[in-house]
Amino acid sequence: MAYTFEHLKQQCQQEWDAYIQHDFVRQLGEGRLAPESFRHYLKQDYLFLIQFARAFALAAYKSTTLDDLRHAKAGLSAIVDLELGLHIQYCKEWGISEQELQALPEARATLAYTRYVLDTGNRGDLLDLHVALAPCLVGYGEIANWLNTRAQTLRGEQNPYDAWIGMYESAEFQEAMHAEIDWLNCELADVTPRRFERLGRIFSDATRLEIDFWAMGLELRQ
Ligand SMILES: Cc1ncc(CO)c(N)n1
Repeated sequence: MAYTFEHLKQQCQQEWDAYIQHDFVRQLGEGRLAPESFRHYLKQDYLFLIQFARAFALAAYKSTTLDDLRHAKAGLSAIVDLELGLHIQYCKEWGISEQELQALPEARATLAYTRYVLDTGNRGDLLDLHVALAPCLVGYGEIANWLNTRAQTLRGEQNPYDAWIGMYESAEFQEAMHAEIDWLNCELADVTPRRFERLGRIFSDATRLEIDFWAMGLELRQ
C-alpha cells in the first residue's frame, strides 16, 4: 500500500484536530483572544522562526539531490529574507520593538518544539525532518482554511487578528503547503510499514508540541 500525508494525519486524528481547532485558534478567529496572549505568542513565534530557519539549513545539509537542495535553500530564504522581516514589522504594529524581540528568553514550549524538530532532523534523514516540520507548514495553512469555513469567524476590520488569518490563507503560504504535501506524498509512497510507524510517531509528537505552543500563548506560559 502506498502511504500518503493523509495517513499521517489519520493515525493521530485526535491530536491533529485538537491542534487545528485549538481554543487559541477559535478565539483568534472570533476576534476575542486576549491581546496579551497574542503578543506573547507573537514574541515566541519570532524565536520559533529563527529555529525554523536553522531547520531549513539542516534540510540543505541533509539533501542529497539538487532538487532537495534548492527546496531547502528556498525555504531558508523565504524565512530569513521575507517571513522574519514581515514578522518584525507585524510585531511593531502590536507594540513589540525589535530590541525587545532580540532580548527575549525562550519559553519552554518554544524550546521543546524547535529542538525536537532539529534533533529529529539531526538523527534521521530528510524525510524524518520534513515529517517533523509538516505540522507547522501544513497545519497553519489548514488552520486558516478551517477558520474560513466557520460561521463564527470574523473577517475584516471587526477582527484585530484578521491580518494573521490573511497571512496563512495567502496564495504564497497555501502554495508552500501544497508543495510540502506533494513532496511528502512522493516520499511516503514507498516506505515500509515499520518506517511509517516511526514517521507517525514523529508527526504526532510534533503535533502535540504545536498544541503546547498554543497553550503557551493562551496561558502566558514562560
Ligand atoms: C509555532 C508555529 N508553527 C507554525 C508556523 C507556520 O510557519 C509558525 N509561524 N509558528
